[in-house]
Amino acid sequence: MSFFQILDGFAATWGSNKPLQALTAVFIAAFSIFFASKIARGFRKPPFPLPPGPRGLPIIGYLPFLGTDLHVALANLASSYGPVFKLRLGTKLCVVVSSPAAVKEIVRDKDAIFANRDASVGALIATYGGHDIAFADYDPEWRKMRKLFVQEMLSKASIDACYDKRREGVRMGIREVYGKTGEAVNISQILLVTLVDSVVRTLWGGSILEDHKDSSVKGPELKQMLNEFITLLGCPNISDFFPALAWLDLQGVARRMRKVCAQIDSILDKAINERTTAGVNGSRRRDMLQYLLDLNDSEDPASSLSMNQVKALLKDIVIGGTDTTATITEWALSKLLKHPETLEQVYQELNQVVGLDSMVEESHLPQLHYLNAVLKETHRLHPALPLLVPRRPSQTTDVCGYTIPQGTKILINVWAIHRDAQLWDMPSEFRPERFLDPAAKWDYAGNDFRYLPFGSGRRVCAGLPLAERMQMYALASFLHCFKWEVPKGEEIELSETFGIVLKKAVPLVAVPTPRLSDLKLYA
Ligand code: HEM
Repeated sequence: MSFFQILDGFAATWGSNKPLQALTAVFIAAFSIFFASKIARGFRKPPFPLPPGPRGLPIIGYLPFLGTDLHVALANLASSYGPVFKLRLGTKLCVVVSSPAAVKEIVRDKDAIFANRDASVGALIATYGGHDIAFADYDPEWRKMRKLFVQEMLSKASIDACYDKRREGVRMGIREVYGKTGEAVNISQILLVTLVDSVVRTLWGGSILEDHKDSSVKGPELKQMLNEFITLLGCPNISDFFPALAWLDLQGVARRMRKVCAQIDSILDKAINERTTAGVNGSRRRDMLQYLLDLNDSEDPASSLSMNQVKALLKDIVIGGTDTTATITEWALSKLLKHPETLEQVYQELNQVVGLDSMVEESHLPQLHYLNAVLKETHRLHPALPLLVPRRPSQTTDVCGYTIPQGTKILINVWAIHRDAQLWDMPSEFRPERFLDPAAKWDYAGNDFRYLPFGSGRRVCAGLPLAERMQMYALASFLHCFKWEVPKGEEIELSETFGIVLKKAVPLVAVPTPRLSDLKLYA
């Protein structure tokens, strides 16, 4: 039956009144269009609502209300809006997740959908446009780099083979502290320099401090340079919330990032150029830098890397890997100084396992169960990356009954999960014993969604096996070699300062006294 036959039917019923017929036709047409559009909208409408969330201001959204401690502000909002909530920040839609169930959906059930990163303007400059592992999208180039890094460069055999380099770096740090016996030492700085040095020795056999003696790369400057880099990676930037304004670089983040990257690039270029020249002279070393440079020369697309990829990966390792490790080691030492009875237990374990007549070796680490629990508890209370590295879904999907539109910035609030009273007994207390329970198999791999200091899923920390060793080795060595005391009249400050890496607001300063029985060991 056609539309006009239906109209005829109406006319027959209501008489042959032409104006009425026309009016009816208009009415039916309007009605049909209304329903057709309703049905069409019905098909397009997402099956689930968007997550709840606070209302912000027009245009800028919730940006002015977040304050400086973003991880804490987001934890507070989760207590009002639930474990999956949304925020509009400028033109950007953000979804914040703070429960193990929601995390599981993102990093396990829908890991492939959520595997892209949401790189900031600063991160894209630092990585030559996302050519590293940490900020690259989930694409074949990322898969190739991650596979080479995890399976070749950080295989157990490769890590074991570089132990002497890590040891040289840590021993250099110990000598430096020994030279300051009885003085107030900025542990934050010494730890960072020690770890950067260990990693640089591992990568290309050099020493960041010794190789750059004549330049501005000294301990304090190195720390300042890396701090600037890490700050710019994670700082709130108008260009990220209003991409149309990015060309104005209103806060100067892009300009500052280009400046600090030029300094870092000059260090990397020096190491690369020296190696290339050494190659011409026929004296190439076999180390991680050489492995990467060989991949840069390779013709095989399955393994070849561009020079930007090589340098971006070196930055991930030299800066990303060391700043996190130094930060967590500093937090652990601070917690121990605040809890002398726990520190005493650590010393007893070290005396028993290592002995006061020896330095710590990596072979001792598996026996240091209590120290391992101290580190795990430190990661719980002060996760180095409190919101992990933001992810971005490649398609519209759903989590815990809410629609998550394609391209949303996903923040996983690990800091909030680690302090959730429904998941942890006395969550704000420092109690390493909770990680000694043999029934609970806590590890760093992100298999238990209540505990994610290294993330989880296919974007879990790629440097985990090296990080586990370096953090334990540095912490055990600095503790075993010295008795640490808070400078007279001072107290240990434990407040946090938010950034992509969660640091101590006040760097740790303490006074070392040698513990070992033979002072020759410090030489
Ligand atoms: C205590 C030390 C460290 C901590 C706490 C840490 C933590 C993390 C976290 C939380 C992520 C993000 C995971 C996610 O988004 O799910 C990450 C990513 C990453 N980490 Fe670490 N990390 C540490 C040390 C290292 C080291 C030593 C290296 C290199 C040797 C490294 C290399 C990386 C890389 C390349 C990524 C990016 C992975 C990807 O996006 O596929 N990290 N790390």
